[in-house]
Amino acid sequence: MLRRSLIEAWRALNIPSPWLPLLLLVPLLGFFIKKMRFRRDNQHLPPGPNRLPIIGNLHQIGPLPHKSMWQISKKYGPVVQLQLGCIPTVLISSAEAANEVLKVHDLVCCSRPQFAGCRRLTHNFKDVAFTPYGDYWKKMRKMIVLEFFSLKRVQSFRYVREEEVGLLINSISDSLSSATPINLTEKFFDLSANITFRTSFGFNYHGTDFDKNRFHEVVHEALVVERSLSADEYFPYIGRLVDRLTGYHARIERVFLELDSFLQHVIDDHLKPERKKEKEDMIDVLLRVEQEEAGTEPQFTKENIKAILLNLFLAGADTGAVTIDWAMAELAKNPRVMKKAQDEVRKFAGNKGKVNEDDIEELEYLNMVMKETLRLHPPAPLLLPREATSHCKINGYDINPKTLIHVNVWAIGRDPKYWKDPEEFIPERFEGSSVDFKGHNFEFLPFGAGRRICPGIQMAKVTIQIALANLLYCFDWNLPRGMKVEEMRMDEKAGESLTVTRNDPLCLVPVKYPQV
Ligand code: HEM
Repeated sequence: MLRRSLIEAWRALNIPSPWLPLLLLVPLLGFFIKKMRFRRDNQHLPPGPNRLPIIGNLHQIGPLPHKSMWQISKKYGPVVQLQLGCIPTVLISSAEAANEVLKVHDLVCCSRPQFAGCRRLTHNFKDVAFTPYGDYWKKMRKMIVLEFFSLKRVQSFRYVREEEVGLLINSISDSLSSATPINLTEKFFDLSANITFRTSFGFNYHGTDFDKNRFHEVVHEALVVERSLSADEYFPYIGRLVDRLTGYHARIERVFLELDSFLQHVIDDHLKPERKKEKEDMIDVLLRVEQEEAGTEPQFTKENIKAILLNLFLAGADTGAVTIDWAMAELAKNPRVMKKAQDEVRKFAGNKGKVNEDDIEELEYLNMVMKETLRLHPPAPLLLPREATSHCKINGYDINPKTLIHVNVWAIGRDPKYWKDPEEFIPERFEGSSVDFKGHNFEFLPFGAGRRICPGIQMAKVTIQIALANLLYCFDWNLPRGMKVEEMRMDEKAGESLTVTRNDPLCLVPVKYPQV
């Protein structure tokens, strides 16, 4: 009966036959939309500020997103829901809520959003850090943990770190006579880049065609591309036009081509039969994996090698340098802490002339200085973005699939609920405490936690410690003439990069310690 009247209605309306099924779908679609809305209305979503049409809460995120998000969280609580353009986003800013995201519901919350910039740089997510959760990620993560981050492998690169720190100390010593301030920020970036280059590619980056300043820029650009979202992601369709007008795609393409041609060049060099292989670097390892994996699915190709290399050297080159920079800045601003750390390392190393990696485990106060630096200045204040793959509840609130999740470890590290005098640089707070950054203490998460925790912790730790130990052992450090400790600024650089650096380059005057 119903069918007949529908056919009659169709005939009366003279609608071409292919449209009939579609017409029938309309009420069905309406029913589902209503059902979905009913579900949303019945959900207990996290609180959050009012949204503007189209842009949602985008206007409330300033140039230092972790700070804007902290302000919002102070008002609305530790789990906040925002709408960034069309992207539902949840902010997490308490240790308890972080525990739920990164431990209790880690499996549901450990994917990554698929943003266009990352997609391009990683050859369509053939990397580890930005690839969504799944079998491919599990396989690659297992491979890099085994091949690159085992204790044995980290120790095998010890000679690289010690040599490069030695070169840094020599280069500082060479400029002592002028008694002018040295730009340490630049030197720390060079140190970190050299270590990363030698462990990844087998050679020092000064020996490449890359102009030093250009290399610094490309790394920065790549980190910006990794963090930033295209307008198309916030506003589908219309955003594509905006991206064309702002040159967003051209920017991604420029960085991609520059890095890709560099990586292709170093891979080709490794494949030359005349190449002398002294120690296995990361490209050698990846080329070996390519051979071992030949014939298996999914194929492991040069694109995978490039994407993984990119992860390793972008993660390694910048984060280490940023941490050493913040640590030295805090020490210069806190002469009491500087003296105590110097006394420890000088007492321990005596007249040895340098500190080596066997010594650093004994330097307890230095370890506390590093922890305190990472508490106040985690290089990735919002970790890497995560995405929920299915529904879950965090602190009793509904989190829907495809929600972007930012864990604000910067805010958690400054919360007076967990830290006494949180804005003060007091390494002693870690004395006799078991709180560590290995992902078990949710009030202190500079390396994240759960399945996606940073696999480079040990490598980062020894690099930072060996550099700091020698800088403190070999020199006393003065502020530039006329500058008082209170005048030293610790502002963060507003920018789009994944890592947060100091706004001003760190310039200090070194004075040789007589015993060295
Ligand atoms: C101070 C130094 C470093 C800091 C603070 C740091 C921090 C982080 C953070 C916060 C994440 C995201 C964790 C999450 O989503 O929960 C991460 C991921 C990662 N880090 Fe590090 N990192 C550092 C050094 C390194 C180094 C030296 C390497 C390698 C050479 C490295 C390789 C990676 C990789 C491959 C990932 C992605 C892991 C995944 O998604 O499975 N990191 N790191």
